[in-house]
Amino acid sequence: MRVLEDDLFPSTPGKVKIERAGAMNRQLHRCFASTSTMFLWALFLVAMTASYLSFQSFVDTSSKYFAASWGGLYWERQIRASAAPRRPPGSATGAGMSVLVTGAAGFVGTHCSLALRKRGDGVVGIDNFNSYYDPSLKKARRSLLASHGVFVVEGDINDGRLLAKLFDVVPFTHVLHLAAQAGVRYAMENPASYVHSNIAGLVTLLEACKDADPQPAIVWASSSSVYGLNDKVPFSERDRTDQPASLYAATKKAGEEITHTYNHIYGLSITGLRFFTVYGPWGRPDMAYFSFTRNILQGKPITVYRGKNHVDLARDFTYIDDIVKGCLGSLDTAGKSTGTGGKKRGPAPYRIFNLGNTSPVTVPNLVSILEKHLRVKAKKNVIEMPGNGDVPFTHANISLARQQLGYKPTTNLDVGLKKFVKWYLSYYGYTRGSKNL
Ligand SMILES: O=C(O)[C@H]1O[C@H](OP(=O)(O)OP(=O)(O)OC[C@H]2O[C@@H](n3ccc(=O)[nH]c3=O)[C@H](O)[C@@H]2O)[C@H](O)[C@@H](O)[C@@H]1O
Repeated sequence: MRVLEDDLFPSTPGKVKIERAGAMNRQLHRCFASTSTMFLWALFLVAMTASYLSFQSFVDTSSKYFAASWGGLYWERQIRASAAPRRPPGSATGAGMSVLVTGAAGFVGTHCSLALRKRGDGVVGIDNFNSYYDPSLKKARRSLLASHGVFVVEGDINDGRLLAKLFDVVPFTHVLHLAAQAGVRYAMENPASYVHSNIAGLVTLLEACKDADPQPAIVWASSSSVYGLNDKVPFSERDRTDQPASLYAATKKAGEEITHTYNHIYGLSITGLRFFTVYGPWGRPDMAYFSFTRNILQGKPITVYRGKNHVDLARDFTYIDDIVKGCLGSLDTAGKSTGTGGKKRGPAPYRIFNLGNTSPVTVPNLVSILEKHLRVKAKKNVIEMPGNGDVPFTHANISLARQQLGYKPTTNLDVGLKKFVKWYLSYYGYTRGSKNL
């Protein structure tokens, strides 16, 4: 410090005052100069940082926009063509609907889209092709749909801009909302994905529907799991549903309440369908009948859960074709939404139906049927059901659906699994009588 002071203030007496004063002036001047330089530099840095940040956010927003796999005139033309009903004019079944099917590359979504298309309705699908299970199966379903003239948009129901655009391009008469994070036990591994799809995604979709003009009627997939720990059988729509056993069930129950709100405030026509363990060709690999088939064919063991006191678990397994009839019956009988411009103009229908088979089968029985159709014995590990969100049994009362939708399931588990096994063997390239079977 001393050295520095001596350097700055030479010690010659007499000169000191003047020189010191001059030096001080120079010093002050230098100091000011360096402070203002620093200030300018700081200002410059702040300006640079701000412009960098705003550039980044511009890049983010625009990359979202430009990287989007949707939009453009060709895309809109595809959407319009896919949404156009193709029933002959004057047809007994009316003019035909334009249905937006969410989760169209999913199991139930694919079957419903095909059935709608085959009878002449217009269908546009949306699916995010997530990797909850093998996306190549979803892509194969999309190819199947494309070969029947059904276009599936790759996008997420959480994307409000995309949904608004779709409603801009097509005045959909109906929305069949099947996109969801499914699976009961996976909710313990990835709870956020259930909130993302089944709650946030649902609200985004309902917002788009309530803003649309005309508002569509909505039919959507709830779940038998909402009955949770209810032990009054068979499960009727009037039974309590306030004891969910899994987060999955809780999000589906929340969906029933959320849709009720949109029905009440905005006049959206709502039909919620409680599906009971749907199975069949093009099914979901995460479900027991599917993963059991895979393991049995690969010679791997399967885990069979058992309830308390060695009681077998049971499900009201429902074949996909029966579910499709229930979904189409719901679309056909859904009353109109009443709102316009986000305002309710009158009361709109709010309905909930069980879509089950009404004949529960135990899980060991399911395994025996699979063994018969696969002609291979399963290696079974029987363990007590872990506390993973499972319920011991499900059993649907379907009188309401029968009465109001004409719903009448016709396929028992034996026949349904036979069809599933036939599809499985052909899809995964097994040949009967060959070495691999
Ligand atoms: O109907 C429903 O509400 C639900 O049906 C199925 O859920 P779940 O009935 O649990 O169907 P699976 O996962 O195929 O299980 C069927 C039965 O097999 C049992 N299981 C499952 C997996 C396993 O490794 N071992 C086993 O014994 C389960 O405990 C259950 O009793 C679907 O996965 C849900 O998305 C749907 O909402």
